[in-house]
Amino acid sequence: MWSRRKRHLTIGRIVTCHPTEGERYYLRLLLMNIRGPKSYEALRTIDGKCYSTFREAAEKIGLLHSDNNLIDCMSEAVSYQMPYSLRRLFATLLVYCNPANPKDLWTKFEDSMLEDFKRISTISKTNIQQLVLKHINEVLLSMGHNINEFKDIFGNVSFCKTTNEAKEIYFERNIIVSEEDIHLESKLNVEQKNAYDIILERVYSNKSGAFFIDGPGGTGKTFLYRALLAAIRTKGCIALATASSQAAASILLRRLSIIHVSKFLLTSMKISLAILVNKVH
Ligand SMILES: Nc1ncnc2c1ncn2[C@@H]1O[C@H](COP(=O)(O)OP(=O)(O)OP(=O)(O)O)[C@@H](O)[C@H]1O
Repeated sequence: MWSRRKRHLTIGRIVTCHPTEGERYYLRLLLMNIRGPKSYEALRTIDGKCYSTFREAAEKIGLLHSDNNLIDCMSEAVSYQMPYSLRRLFATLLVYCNPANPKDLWTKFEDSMLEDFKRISTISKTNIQQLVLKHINEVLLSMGHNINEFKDIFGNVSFCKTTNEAKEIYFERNIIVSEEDIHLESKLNVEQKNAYDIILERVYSNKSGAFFIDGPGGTGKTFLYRALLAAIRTKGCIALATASSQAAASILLRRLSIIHVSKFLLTSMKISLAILVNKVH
């Protein structure tokens, strides 16, 4: 079971640093590249001259001349960070680290940066790239820049209407409803159909409303929810299903946590139906 640790050249791990951390980042860079330093001064001493900053020392030994340190930084981040954070990091590198060849950096890590959008099967390839660029642009804007300052990398970027929606809204609008769920309406019993008609009538008349559906276990409440979700979603509208317990959530197709939904309700524009299932199991 246990095997003796193999001896590698690595003697330890150094905590990661963000390039915006300034001297801390360059200190780490030097530690990664200079063997056996005995002091901070030793790290800052290059060819017998002690420089006042770690950045200067890193520059003198050529660590900043190529993009290798940025490639290392991104590669390391790829191994433990989510695409969302990678895009933030990439934008930060563009603004603060002046990569010599930013296009290369983009090409190398583009795939890792769009992985989260790729998982959403309903988003087309072109839209994936738009959504990624849109997010990078948002990060750049927060730093006082914008994506069109980096034409060498991205070309001329303009965003289409769908990309201007939040990722979650795009995702919700494009949920594929199963054939089975579409046909549930025809199977509703009289009471279910009655509730179904009243709720949908309210939704389609664009009025707000709150309905409370209750009944003993196994009487078809979830069946009704599924029929409602299918009806709304096939019209290209948003229907949110959420539950306060994981057990209840697991029975609803494409369900969200309450936190998710409250964020949604605050940020999205037109939500046709929100179903909150509260079951105690
Ligand atoms: N109109 C219907 N036609 C055919 N089957 C139905 C109908 N309504 C409900 N069912 C079936 O009855 C069973 C119980 O329904 P459902 O899970 O919707 O009940 P529930 O009220 O949500 O139960 P619980 O509160 O215990 O979760 C399911 O197998 C469901 O497919």
